Amino acid sequence: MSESLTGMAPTDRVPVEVAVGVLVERDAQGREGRFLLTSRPEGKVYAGYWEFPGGKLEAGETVEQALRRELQEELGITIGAAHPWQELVMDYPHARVRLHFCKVFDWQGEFQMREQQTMAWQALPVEVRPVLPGTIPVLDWFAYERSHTGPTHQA
Ligand SMILES: Nc1nc2c([nH]c(=O)n2[C@@H]2O[C@H](COP(=O)(O)OP(=O)(O)OP(=O)(O)O)[C@@H](O)[C@H]2O)c(=O)[nH]1
Repeated sequence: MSESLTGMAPTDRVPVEVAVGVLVERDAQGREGRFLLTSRPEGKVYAGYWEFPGGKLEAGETVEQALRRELQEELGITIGAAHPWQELVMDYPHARVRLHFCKVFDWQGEFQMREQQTMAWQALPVEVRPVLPGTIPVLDWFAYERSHTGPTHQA
């Protein structure tokens, strides 16, 4: 919506807080490997785009609580500790969101696609496409951590 209709510049919008889980496999030496992406379900904005699983905080929830609930609801897994990693504010036409990315190394339970989404364990460069705009910076952070050069995903 344009500024004249809302009376607010895009950057004045109060961000919606979103907890995002970056599930990462680790080997016996603790080295990080593949990470989990899920596709956004039909009926949501950006349906079919690949992202890290998560969702909006409900009233009174911490990021970790919201993440635990969302991953239970969406994927049927129970996560262990959520390690705060990065934060990012994204301005979309539909919303301004503050994404709280947490790494998760431990979880229990079988993965169930409870929202008819699809999941894929990925490495760099990511093979699934398209990826959500808010996912691209995360791939850059992984590239930095892993000394990966070249593209991180397909345009
Ligand atoms: N889950 C998730 N959301 C992201 C990522 N990157 C990103 O920009 N977003 C944005 O953050 C917001 C999360 O909302 P959502 O629709 O997934 O959350 P939700 O499950 O609580 O939605 P609901 O309102 O349908 O219940 C969306 O605007 C989405 O576009 C990401 O990597 N993971």
